[in-house]
Amino acid sequence: MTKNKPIIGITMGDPAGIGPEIILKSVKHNKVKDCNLVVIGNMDVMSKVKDLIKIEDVQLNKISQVSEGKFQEGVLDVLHMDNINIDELVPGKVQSMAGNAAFEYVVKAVELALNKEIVGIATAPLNKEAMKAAGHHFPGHTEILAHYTDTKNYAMLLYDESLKVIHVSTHVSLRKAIDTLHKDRVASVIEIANETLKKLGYDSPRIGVAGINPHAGEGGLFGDEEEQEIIPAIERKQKEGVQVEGPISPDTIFLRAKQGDYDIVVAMYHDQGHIPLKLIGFHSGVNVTAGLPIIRTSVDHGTAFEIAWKGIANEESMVQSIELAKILSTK
Ligand SMILES: NC(=O)c1ccc[n+]([C@@H]2O[C@H](COP(=O)([O-])OP(=O)(O)OC[C@H]3O[C@@H](n4cnc5c(N)ncnc54)[C@H](O)[C@@H]3O)[C@@H](O)[C@H]2O)c1
Ligand SMILES: O=C(O)[C@@H](O)[C@H](O)COP(=O)(O)O
Repeated sequence: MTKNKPIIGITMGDPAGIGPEIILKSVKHNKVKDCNLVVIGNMDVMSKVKDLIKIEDVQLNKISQVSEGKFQEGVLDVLHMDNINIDELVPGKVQSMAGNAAFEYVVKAVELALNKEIVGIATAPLNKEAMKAAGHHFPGHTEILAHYTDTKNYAMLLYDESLKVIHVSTHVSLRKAIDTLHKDRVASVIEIANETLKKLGYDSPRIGVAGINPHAGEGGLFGDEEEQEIIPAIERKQKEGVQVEGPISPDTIFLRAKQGDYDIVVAMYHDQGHIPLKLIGFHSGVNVTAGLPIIRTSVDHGTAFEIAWKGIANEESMVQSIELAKILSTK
């Protein structure tokens, strides 16, 4: 690594989860060698996990600001935040101390990104229960990032080479996702999908929109959300020149996208989009918060408490997240 490469901030995630391990393992991958990495986390945790899982060819460098980073091959700079008592931290357990720390790493990363000290953020997973136990009532990173960047129009996009999915709703109950489905939001997510894929090099992205009901409502036989909310949004965006079609049966749209009919699918709720993506690309998938004024990518998996600090976590999604943050930072 050298000083003139883009600096990506990696938040350490929940200290009791697999975040520290997947970060340490990612550093050695060729795909991340074009970036300078700064971990926004806790030095005691990074050191302890490094020793436990026996990563010997990475040296940790404790810093208190990004400008102190060494950015050298074999050295991982850790912007230390003093929010963990290492003697009290238990791996694989929901703890408010850890939930609070994970939250603080994200808030700090937003500050650094807004100040342009880093070009983007790649996040390791946080645990929502632990964050709530610490008194931070955000459903996830997405909402924290939107809040601290004062962004109203954003959407969760799951990215894999073979399938891309963007969501109309995410961290809400299925009932609320249906009750709040609205044409303006559907149109806005189609727009965010279009803009984001253009940034990624698609001249005129082909967007497929899923229905919310079986068979996309089958002409009103199985619900009228398609007619009331989804079709008007699609027609509005078509008139504006966006290459978008639908609503398409949710049970086949993902297969069609994977086969090449669409560059991205607009899913109506969290699991509609997450299940196909995680089925085919759990380890290679990346979560992107599209629509923010800063770049944010993330692993698409969680804290995996049951395998924390054991040295068996797969780091591929972390590597892909760093790489995608770097690519987005050059667009
Ligand atoms: N980006 C994020 O911050 C993020 C993403 C998803 C879930 N979460 C949170 O993580 C917590 C746990 O969620 P969950 O249990 O539903 O999902 P999870 O992804 O943590 O675990 C699901 C399964 O996948 C395995 N797994 C996950 N990541 C792995 C990896 N890198 N290598 C090997 N195996 C891996 C786990 O051991 C488990 O069997 C929850 O609080 C959830 O909200 C956070
Ligand atoms: O399940 C997923 O992968 C996401 O919905 C997950 O909850 C992460 O969300 P954010 O923390 O990125 O908002």
